Amino acid sequence: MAGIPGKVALVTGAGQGIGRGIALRLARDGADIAVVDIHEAAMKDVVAEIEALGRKAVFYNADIGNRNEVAAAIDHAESELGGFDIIVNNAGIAQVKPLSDVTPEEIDTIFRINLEGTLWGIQLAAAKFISRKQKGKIINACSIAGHEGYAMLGAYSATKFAVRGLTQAAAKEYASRGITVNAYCPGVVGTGMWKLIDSEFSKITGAPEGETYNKFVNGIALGRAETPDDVACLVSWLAGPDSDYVTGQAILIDGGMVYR
Ligand SMILES: NC(=O)C1=CN([C@@H]2O[C@H](COP(=O)(O)OP(=O)(O)OC[C@H]3O[C@@H](n4cnc5c(N)ncnc54)[C@H](O)[C@@H]3O)[C@@H](O)[C@H]2O)C=CC1
Ligand SMILES: CC(=O)C(C)=O
Repeated sequence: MAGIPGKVALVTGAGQGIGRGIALRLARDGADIAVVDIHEAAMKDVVAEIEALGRKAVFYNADIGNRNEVAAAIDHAESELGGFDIIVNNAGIAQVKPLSDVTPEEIDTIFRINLEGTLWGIQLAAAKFISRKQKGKIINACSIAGHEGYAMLGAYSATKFAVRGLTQAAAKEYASRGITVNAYCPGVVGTGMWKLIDSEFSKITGAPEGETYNKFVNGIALGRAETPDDVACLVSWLAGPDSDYVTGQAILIDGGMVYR
C-alpha cells in the first residue's frame, strides 16, 4: 500500500545516486515528484523512470546554492504538480583535502552548496507550506560525517555538522506550524560521490584506486556497502505519516559504523 498517495515531493540532487533512489522510492510510495539537479540529461532519464511507475514527474534545473533558483524550483513543482508537501534537500558535494590545504574559495563553495543550499530549501519550503496553510515534511541529507569528523574530509564534515544544527533549529522554529524537519545520515553509499572521494584519496595518499573505499566498507558491521535504496527506505518513512511524531532528528543509517 502506497504511503504518501497524492502528495508532491521535491528532491534535489535527484539526477543520480542517493537522490535518484529517493525520488524513485517516493514515487513508488504514491507521490508525484519534482526532480531538481544541475544535470538536465540525467534528470530527464529519472523523470522517464518515474513516469514508467505511473506517477507524474517534472524536472527543474537549479543550483541549490542559489536562493532564487531554489525558490523558482519550488514554484515550478507547485504549479506543475498541483501541490507541495515534502522537500528532500539531498544535493551536496564532497571535498577531499587535508585541512592545511583548504582554500577560502573551496570552503565558500562547499558551505554554499551543502549548508546554504539546505537552508534555502528549508526556509523556502516552510514558507510555501505556511502560505498554503498546510503541514509539511522537510528532510535533509546529513551523513556519518555530521556525527563524527573524518580526516581529509574536514570541510565536508563541518558542513554536515552544520546541517545537523540547522535541522534541530528548524524543527524547533517550525513545529508550531505542523512542519517536521529531520535528516538522514548515510555511511558509505557506492555513488559518484564515493568514486570521487576514493580517487581524490588516491591522489593524496598514493593508495591504489579502490583501496580507501574498501577500507571504509570493511569497517561496516553489517558487512556490505550501503545502496541508495537502503537510504530511500528511511526517507520513505520520514516522508510518510508513520513518522509524524518525529522531528529534529538526524538519523544514522550506516550499517553499523557510528554509534550515537
Ligand atoms: N555517497 C555517500 O556515501 C554519502 C552521501 N551523503 C550525502 O548524500 C547526498 C547525495 O550524495 P550522493 O548521491 O552520493 O552524491 P552524488 O555526487 O552521486 O550525486 C549528487 C547529485 O547532486 C547534484 N548536485 C550537485 N551539486 C548541486 C547543486 N549545486 N545544485 C543542484 N544539484 C547538485 C549532482 O548533479 C548529482 O546529481 C549528499 O548530500 C551527500 O553529502 C551522505 C553520506 C554518505
Ligand atoms: C561521503 C560521506 O558522507 C562520508 C564519507 O561520510
